[in-house]
Amino acid sequence: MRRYGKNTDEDDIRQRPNRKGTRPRTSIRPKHEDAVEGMVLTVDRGRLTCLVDDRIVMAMKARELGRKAAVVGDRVQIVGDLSGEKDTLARIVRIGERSSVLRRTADDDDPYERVVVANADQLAIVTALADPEPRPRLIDRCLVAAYDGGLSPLLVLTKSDLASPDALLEMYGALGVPYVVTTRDEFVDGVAADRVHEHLKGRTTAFVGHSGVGKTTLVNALVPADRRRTTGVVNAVTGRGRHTTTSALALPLDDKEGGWVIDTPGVRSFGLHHVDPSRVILAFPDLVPGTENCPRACSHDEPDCALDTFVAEGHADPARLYSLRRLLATRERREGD
Ligand SMILES: Nc1nc2c(ncn2[C@@H]2O[C@H](COP(=O)(O)OP(=O)(O)OP(=O)(O)O)[C@@H](O)[C@H]2O)c(=O)[nH]1
Ligand SMILES: [Zn+2]
Repeated sequence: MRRYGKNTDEDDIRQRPNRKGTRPRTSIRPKHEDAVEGMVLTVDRGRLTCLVDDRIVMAMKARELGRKAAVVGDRVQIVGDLSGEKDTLARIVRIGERSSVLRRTADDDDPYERVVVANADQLAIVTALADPEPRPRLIDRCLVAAYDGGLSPLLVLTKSDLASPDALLEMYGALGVPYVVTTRDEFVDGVAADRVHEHLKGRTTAFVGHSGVGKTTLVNALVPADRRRTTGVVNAVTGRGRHTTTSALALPLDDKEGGWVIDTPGVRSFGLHHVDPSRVILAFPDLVPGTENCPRACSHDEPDCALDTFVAEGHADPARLYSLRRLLATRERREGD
């Protein structure tokens, strides 16, 4: 059961979309005509590191924004001192509409689901093939979070020097999720990074993965230390050249083809309580026509669901329906998720 307290810090806590579409939007405020657009790169205790043109500007949220929090990846309007000089602090006066949202789950320290990354178009789910063992249920939950939040998933299977990817690839074959397999030696000559990079060009990709799967190794290979320094991101945040907050961190890929890597150190699982099956099924366009005869608000995982007949009549591959139901079944949280 979700609780909505009075003193939550944002209005991004998951709510069902308002049917009438009357959810309040940030209104245009003519008094900020001079505002400049920036992108939020990381957040640390109310201080937001933003990229404005090619400058790093520290900012905080203007009071007028109320409870709505700006998160990594947000396109924001900023006013005030935009010089990027030391000890300056600008103000974020508007948060742009988001094309996608990645939410992390509520946990013991914080009972609310929150948006942690905005506007990413891809979710890279990093899983080791061994050490630690792959956790298909966790992968499935990541896939649901991606489909629900409007991101396209990418499976990155690491440590293929320790175990074969065949079993996992067979399991995810019916889903048609793009994947990359990497192995230890390839990190030395850069081949692994190049192969992953092929999928990242010009896109904003949030990386998630359980501790120990090799996410840091991969992100470091994709974004070398010197490029981190050129942006000044890391130093601007901690002053120590190390990213120590639990916030996500946006790192630029090379200038030539562009794109961003968003590392998410704190995101281990996602709250899926309010996932709407009708949004998940959009990732299964071959099954969508079969839902026409479903009962109202069908969960697609119940006896009257019309998809069984649809598949039995040969209109779609049973493996696809099986995969859809497997994903939908992960919405209920279990021990270890
Ligand atoms: N055998 C093998 N080991 C790897 C590979 N990639 C990374 N590792 C090792 O796996 C361990 C964990 O790698 P990290 O990159 O720190 O993993 P992480 O997912 O960032 O883990 P945390 O830092 O705990 O969040 C390290 O000892 C790496 O050297 C690989 O392809 N093969
Ligand atoms: Zn149904």
